[in-house]
Amino acid sequence: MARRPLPRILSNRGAHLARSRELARTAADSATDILHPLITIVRGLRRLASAGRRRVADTPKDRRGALLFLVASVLLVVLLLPYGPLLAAIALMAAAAWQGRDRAPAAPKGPDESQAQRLKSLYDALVPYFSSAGDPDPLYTHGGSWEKAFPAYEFDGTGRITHLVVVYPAYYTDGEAESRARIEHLLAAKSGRGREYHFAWDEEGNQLTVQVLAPLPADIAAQRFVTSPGETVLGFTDPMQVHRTLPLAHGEEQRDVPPVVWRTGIRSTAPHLLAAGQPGSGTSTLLRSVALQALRHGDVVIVDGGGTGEYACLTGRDGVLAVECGLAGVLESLRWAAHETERRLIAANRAHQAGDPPPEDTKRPLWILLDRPSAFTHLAAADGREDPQSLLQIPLRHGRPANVTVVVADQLDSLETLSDAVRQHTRARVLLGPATPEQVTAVLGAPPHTTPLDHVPAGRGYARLGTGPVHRLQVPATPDPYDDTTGADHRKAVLDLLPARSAQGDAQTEPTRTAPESGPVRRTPADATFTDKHSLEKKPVDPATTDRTVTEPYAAGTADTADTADTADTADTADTADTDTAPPEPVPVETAAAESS
Ligand SMILES: Nc1ncnc2c1ncn2[C@@H]1O[C@H](COP(=O)(O)OP(=O)(O)OP(=O)(O)O)[C@@H](O)[C@H]1O
Repeated sequence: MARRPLPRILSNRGAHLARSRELARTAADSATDILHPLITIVRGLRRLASAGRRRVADTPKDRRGALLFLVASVLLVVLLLPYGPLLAAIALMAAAAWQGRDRAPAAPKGPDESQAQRLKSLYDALVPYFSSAGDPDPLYTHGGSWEKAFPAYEFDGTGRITHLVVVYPAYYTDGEAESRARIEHLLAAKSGRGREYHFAWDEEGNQLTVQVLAPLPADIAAQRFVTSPGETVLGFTDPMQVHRTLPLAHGEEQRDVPPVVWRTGIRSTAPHLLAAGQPGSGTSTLLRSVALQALRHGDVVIVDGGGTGEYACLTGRDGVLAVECGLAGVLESLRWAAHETERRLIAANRAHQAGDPPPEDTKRPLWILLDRPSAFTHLAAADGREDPQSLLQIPLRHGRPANVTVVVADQLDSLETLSDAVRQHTRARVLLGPATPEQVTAVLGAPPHTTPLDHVPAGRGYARLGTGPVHRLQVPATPDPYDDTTGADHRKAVLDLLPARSAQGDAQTEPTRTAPESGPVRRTPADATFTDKHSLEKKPVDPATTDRTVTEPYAAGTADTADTADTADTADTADTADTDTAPPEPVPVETAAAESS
């Protein structure tokens, strides 16, 4: 039966309510303006009445009769006088108006002396940038006044600027990144270092709005986020660009925080992620957070190039297919992942050609998480073996229609060792830790609209999904529960999220922290259960089959191309086309690496 659309009032309830609320507020404001004199008089009458009551109460009982007599006499005289009642009413109203006047001290107009001094010094600092010799009516001149240049400003309790609107001449080159960066740097320095500023350039109105940003909450622990399958919370951001909020538990409290949600899977426009950062900036923590979320609906293969056993807590858990920290195991697992991607593509393609829905065993998301794969690239080169990154080509290029997601984390100064495929196909980007604006631009493909800080808490940085805006990001605290320095609350939060130990995992020994050279420590895809569960053939794939499987669904110009899962199931065809061509953004990362080294 066809579904009937909801009545508009129900489907659009939020907007409707907001409009009604706005109308009511406007009506109330207008009514208050019109009735203001009446309100003042009524307030004054109330004050006079209560003063009278107080007077009566304060008068000793034996003298109240005399007081009453005096009042009654005055009233009588007033009544007898010509125009007495009229004059008395006018006098009463005047007294009430006087008593009812607003006695709150008026807010001081304009800034105080120190604030004015701050604005003046900001103005003076901007003069060299915003003035031109040929300007007949300059807004900025040496010794000029700041009032016209700064139409709006706010200060905090310590006298530092929290909000400022700067008007600048139309000839200023506000479309050029360097010109903007110059002004932003200057304003941030003059308004107080150690805070983050958001800059909004209104090129049409020749106005720049500077806003001080509150620090992002750095104390949110890992937890079960309220998301749909295919959504991963990378962290939390400002409410300015993200209008959705997630209800989060914070100790006993509940609070709503705007998240950065990354969508993966068949319809994703940024199906793979690259996270970069200085050592200790929190990229492994981000990967652990992603893994815990991925395990709710999918399977995970982890490659740990850090060699410190930071993922040992995941070993042997349901859905964790492998935690590899040795070159041999890494190669085997990634080879399997490549074959599994191909198998899924073939199975889905056959189903499409037969007019069937995709088989169930192609739908469960498979995640390949690699922490510092560059470590294995060096090892493989020294050992004369295949670079593990070359095995990522197929999952990266064809992973999206096969529900295979790749997440790579590496240090800023190792980014140049990442393969072209990794750089081209990881369109979701995260940069954690301190970084220059150039590094942010190189990794994310766009500059941040905020001033990067020199000192940031672990897990703080920026995120950009495809060609979207750059978000400030704070990753939820998801520490290694086996680390002795982890606090009890955070350890419990992570342990609570770990899936149960699988039967095979129980049979394994306790995890040990192993250097990359020491070989695989956990289950590998070659294990029997693993093979049965995922119908993986252990024998190497026939090259002829491999060729066919890779080219079949993607071969340009073949008759089958139009039938592929990709074109049939994917809304974003531009992104689909990208599987064989380099996407325009984010940009390569050599510059970032060069900067940091
Ligand atoms: N989001 C976060 N919230 C709180 N603490 C964090 C966060 N991210 C990281 N940390 C802490 O910072 C430290 C370093 O984190 P992590 O190991 O994830 O960094 P890394 O970038 O992987 O460093 P390395 O490359 O040296 O391993 C750890 O003690 C970790 O608990």
